[in-house]
Amino acid sequence: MKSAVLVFPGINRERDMARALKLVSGQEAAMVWHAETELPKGTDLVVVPGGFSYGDYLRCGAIAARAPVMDAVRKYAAGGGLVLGVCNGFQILCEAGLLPGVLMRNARLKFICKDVHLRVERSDSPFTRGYNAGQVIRVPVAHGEGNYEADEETVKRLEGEGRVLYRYCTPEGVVDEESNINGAAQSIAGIVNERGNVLGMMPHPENHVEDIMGCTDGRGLFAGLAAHLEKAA
Ligand SMILES: NC(=O)CC[C@H](N)C(=O)O
Repeated sequence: MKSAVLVFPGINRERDMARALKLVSGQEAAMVWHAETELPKGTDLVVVPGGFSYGDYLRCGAIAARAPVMDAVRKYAAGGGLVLGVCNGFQILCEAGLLPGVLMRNARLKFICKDVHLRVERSDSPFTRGYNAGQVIRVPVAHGEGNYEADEETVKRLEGEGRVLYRYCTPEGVVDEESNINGAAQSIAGIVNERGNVLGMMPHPENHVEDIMGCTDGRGLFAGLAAHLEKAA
């Protein structure tokens, strides 16, 4: 699995991400600076990591979404290439128009940094095939603007087309108001685009991949991608 991890000024999760990718795939990820206009040849997966690109000015991800490298990512995604955006990466993908909707301030207007539970809604996507449908995983979140919103029609479409892949839930897998940590529409934690090759999610699977982290529930996402790409090759 040849991954490319994008790096913007203010991003701080790129090394965690590269480490997780190496751990699961055995291959070193390429780090790609935001000013680049092309992705490395043969890239199997583009990852937009988390952090605070441009100090979260204007709106999280709004400035990074206009970086030169994003034109290359748009082209790559249009060709069916896999793109994963985590946290600030999710925000950047929405701001870049690669995913619908927007991430607004958390409902209680506080930065949230803790472990949460997610229900994996389906297992037939490259981004979830490392899990079973309905499985509950524990992963951390760390964000101030994770409250996913879109117009009613868009949310209805996301649901109708099965494009919500991860949803906040209780440890038992129940989706309720309390487990919806940031007030997101339909407790949405992660969605894919229409074609299913671009995923954005607020939680950080890359931070739960080794025993030393206290949990390895995030590993399935990367293992699933690696398995998907292996089969496709
Ligand atoms: N960990 C992150 O990527 C944080 C994203 C963004 N800076 C926010 O606070 O919402």
